Amino acid sequence: MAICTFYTIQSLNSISTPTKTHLGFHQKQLLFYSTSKKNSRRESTTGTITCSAENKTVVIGLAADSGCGKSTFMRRLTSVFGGAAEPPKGGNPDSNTLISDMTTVICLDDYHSLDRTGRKEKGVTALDPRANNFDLMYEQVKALKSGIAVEKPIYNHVSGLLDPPELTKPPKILVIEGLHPMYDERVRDLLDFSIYLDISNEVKFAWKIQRDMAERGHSLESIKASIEARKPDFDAYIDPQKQYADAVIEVLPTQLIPDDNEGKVLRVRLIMKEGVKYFNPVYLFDEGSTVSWIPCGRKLTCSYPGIKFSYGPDTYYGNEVSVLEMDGQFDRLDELIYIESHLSNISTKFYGEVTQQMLKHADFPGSNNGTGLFQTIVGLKIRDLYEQIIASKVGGPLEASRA
Ligand SMILES: Nc1ncnc2c1ncn2[C@@H]1O[C@H](COP(=O)(O)OP(=O)(O)OP(=O)(O)O)[C@@H](O)[C@H]1O
Ligand SMILES: O=C(CO)[C@H](O)[C@H](O)COP(=O)(O)O
Repeated sequence: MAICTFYTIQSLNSISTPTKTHLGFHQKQLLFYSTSKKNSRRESTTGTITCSAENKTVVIGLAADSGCGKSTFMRRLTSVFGGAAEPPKGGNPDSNTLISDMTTVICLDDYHSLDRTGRKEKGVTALDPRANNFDLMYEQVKALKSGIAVEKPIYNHVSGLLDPPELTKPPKILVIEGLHPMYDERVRDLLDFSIYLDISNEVKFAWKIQRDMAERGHSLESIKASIEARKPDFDAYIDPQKQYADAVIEVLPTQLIPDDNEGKVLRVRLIMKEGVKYFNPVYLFDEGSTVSWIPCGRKLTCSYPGIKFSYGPDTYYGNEVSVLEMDGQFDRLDELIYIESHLSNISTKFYGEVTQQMLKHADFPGSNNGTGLFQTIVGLKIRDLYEQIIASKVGGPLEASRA
């Protein structure tokens, strides 16, 4: 006998106490309904969910400040699973959700409880927990993880207003990306794997200038002012989440050019927690050893300032970790196969898959350095984690709730 837990979603802001039901293995469908209050009009949705081990939603958290490469990472991740990620068909054109065959990426900005005017009036930033509804975030992520569709709010980045909600169905893989996926302990506990993109201030500044000045017409002063205004809340509420992440991609200025302040050549560190279920850290040459490797020479073309890899064990916020580091940038992406062939535990399905993914998205930011390389590898590790979780459930007892 299998146990499924399901919820009656009564309104945007409340969910009923979970009801437990016992299902035989042959009986896989549950009736669910949700009602939500929209514009003072009560609406209801009915439907069925499939409550089976194979259809379990795996939940991934991706945390980073705004403009730190979350969208780029998501594009790499969804590409690993195949198929293009698109906004919900026929829905709000300003929806922040991206759906592909295997994945749904939801943006946690949708859980802002204060709109742009509200934040201004109260004098709080979007990074402040008081501007976000963590109760609803928890209830809805929990429901989706249990295989139940929800009416998720939408924060409209164009108007700065909270738009009517959109129906979000449970996918195979749910990615919650944004400022606070690991801030609330209840939400954190729902994550099967978590990633933090840790972009140093110097690099963040360089990327912001590139995007907001070149592409959005902002002035240098306004970019500086916006970074400074966010910094206290970033330090208080966003940055501390990295201690909980299973993998951190840290992006720093290069050490290969003395006193570099251009921020173009990057030193990127992939910090991988040891002992995480279904996740075996990547290693270079020899697992657990400390290795320094300059691969430039006959097999890899390197112009100034060259490329340096390092690998070894370390501790990070009191946890044992393995760290793989790449400083410098590739001249020729097709030669990446040489680097790939020296890395182990990269969870590829065939020889050269990392290189193939990188070549496929050569135009994405970071494809010539460790940001693109490590994002691609983490994408492959997530595919592997997903497949292991599903494999572990098949044939086992049916459990729809992991609360
Ligand atoms: N790996 C990278 N190397 C160089 N520049 C990058 C990299 N990743 C992102 N950028 C720069 O940062 C900008 C923002 O990237 P992206 O849209 O992926 O971030 P985001 O976190 O999703 O941003 P937002 O939350 O503001 O939508 C890009 O337009 C690009 O200029
Ligand atoms: O940090 C952010 C996104 O990650 C935004 O600043 C936040 O969502 C507020 O949005 P807006 O800039 O539209 O007022």
